[in-house]
Amino acid sequence: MTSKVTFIGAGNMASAIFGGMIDGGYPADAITATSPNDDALVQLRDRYGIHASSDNNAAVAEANVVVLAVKPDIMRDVCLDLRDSIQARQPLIVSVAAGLTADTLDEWLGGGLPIIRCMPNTPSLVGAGASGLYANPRVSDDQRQLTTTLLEAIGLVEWVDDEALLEAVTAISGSGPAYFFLMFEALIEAGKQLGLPADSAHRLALQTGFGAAKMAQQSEHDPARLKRNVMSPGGTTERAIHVLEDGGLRELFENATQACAARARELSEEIGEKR
Ligand SMILES: NC(=O)C1=CN([C@@H]2O[C@H](COP(=O)(O)OP(=O)(O)OC[C@H]3O[C@@H](n4cnc5c(N)ncnc54)[C@H](OP(=O)(O)O)[C@@H]3O)[C@@H](O)[C@H]2O)C=CC1
Ligand SMILES: O=C(O)[C@@H]1CCC=N1
Repeated sequence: MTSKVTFIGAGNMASAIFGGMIDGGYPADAITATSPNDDALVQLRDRYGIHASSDNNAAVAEANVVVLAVKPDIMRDVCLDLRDSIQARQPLIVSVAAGLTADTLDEWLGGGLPIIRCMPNTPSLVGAGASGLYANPRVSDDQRQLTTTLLEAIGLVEWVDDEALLEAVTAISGSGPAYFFLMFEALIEAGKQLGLPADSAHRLALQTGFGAAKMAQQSEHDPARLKRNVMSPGGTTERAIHVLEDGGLRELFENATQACAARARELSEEIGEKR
């Protein structure tokens, strides 16, 4: 039987997930999403053909899976309001909110629930996302499998056994798209400085990033070997790579990801203190 999935909040992340599910053949009739905004409700019905409601409690009444997809700062109020309905139903809870631990969500929802935390990223909006997932001990193997299937609709899924590792996932893939966008900005600017028209530099830089990622995914060789393959001895790439290595690019990435993971921990603690 198809699981009924309800999304609380129908913004960027939620619409990426249910949009991907529908594109992958999941029946729209088994999906409900909620929004406080009347125009958004009309759009959800017209564009996706899913059920739409402004009543969070009514929307979870028959759900097997409830995806919490509102911003972290309003999550506490949303969960407290849903507590009785969730306890009556005991569905699988999947949260995409950054920084809120499974224990915190469980406490707000009344306790004893199977909870999966997910850290997605924005390329999910184009079906090329990467999500890190953690399940608390109450989640069954079937629920893990179901969640893998749902989230594979928007890209790659990686499970972690230790919830704290979601901070590392945030540092690599959650925030990671921004590192590559920065690299594109820098390459485009460099191309312009070397005399290329801006639109040519833009197209060449983006296609090169796309091609390198696609090649690395499809190749039997690791990125270090693929890099060496581009570096003809005494050639042009070797010069450029030496400049990047001597300039400390590896250390910069190490420091940046450490700072990111530390901030993820801090945010989690800040939210915890406000409880
Ligand atoms: N953006 C990113 O890169 C990432 C985001 N996330 C997480 O995803 C979650 C959602 O983020 P995102 O999709 O970007 O945010 P959005 O603002 O796009 O979506 C949140 C939605 O929740 C709706 N909403 C507000 N109040 C309620 C309510 N009481 N009941 C139901 N819906 C409500 C909002 O409606 P309205 O706008 O009308 O108020 C809005 O459409 C966040 O918790 C964030 O931490 C996780 C990883 C990466
Ligand atoms: O920057 C942030 O805090 C969020 C979490 C991951 C991506 N964006």
